[in-house]
Amino acid sequence: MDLFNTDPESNILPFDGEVNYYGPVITIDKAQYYFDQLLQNIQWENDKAIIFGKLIITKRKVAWYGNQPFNYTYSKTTKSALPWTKELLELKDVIEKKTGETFNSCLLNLYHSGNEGMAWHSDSEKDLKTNGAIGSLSFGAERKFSFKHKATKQTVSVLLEKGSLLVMKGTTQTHWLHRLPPTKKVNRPRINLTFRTIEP
Ligand SMILES: O=C(O)CCC(=O)C(=O)O
Ligand SMILES: [Fe+2]
Repeated sequence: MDLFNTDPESNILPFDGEVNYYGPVITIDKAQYYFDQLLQNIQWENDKAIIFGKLIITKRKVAWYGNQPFNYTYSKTTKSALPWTKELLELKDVIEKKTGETFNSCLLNLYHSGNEGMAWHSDSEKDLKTNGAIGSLSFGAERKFSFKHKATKQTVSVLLEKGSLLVMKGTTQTHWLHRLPPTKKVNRPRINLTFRTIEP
């Protein structure tokens, strides 16, 4: 397990997809500034999901922003995108320049501590651009992020540092699941932004 591979040219997946870890792309001071701004200015809401027919309200908070009031449906619940904030537009610009990709929406997650995580899933909702890049920016507590191949069950993990950028693209979502495992080692909050392309 290579937790510190920060060569954006190198693919951390062995096959069937492409994931590039850029390491920190925002300075420590700016990362702290954005963490504070996002914590205050984002319209955070508890996530609702219908799992095995039961409505679950997660401890993790989420928000959904975009170029237009796109509807985004996941786990059978729908949210309408809010207009970009100043900070989100600045961050979108940073990662568009770094990656050469464009994004029109962003799903944000607030994990209050290591007790909160996200279960194995792939981001393949029907309105997401097929094989479109997803740019993931992390602030606050550092957390491990893992991939698992759907057929071979092989896993790959990476440590998401504060201010870091991870990009998933190509056939990654078709062949790999990913998750943010809960951990007892972290008791501070983390904010994650995943910039995406919606094709309504
Ligand atoms: O928190 C993370 O790093 C990942 C979040 C994620 O996978 C998602 O929002 O789809
Ligand atoms: Fe995801």
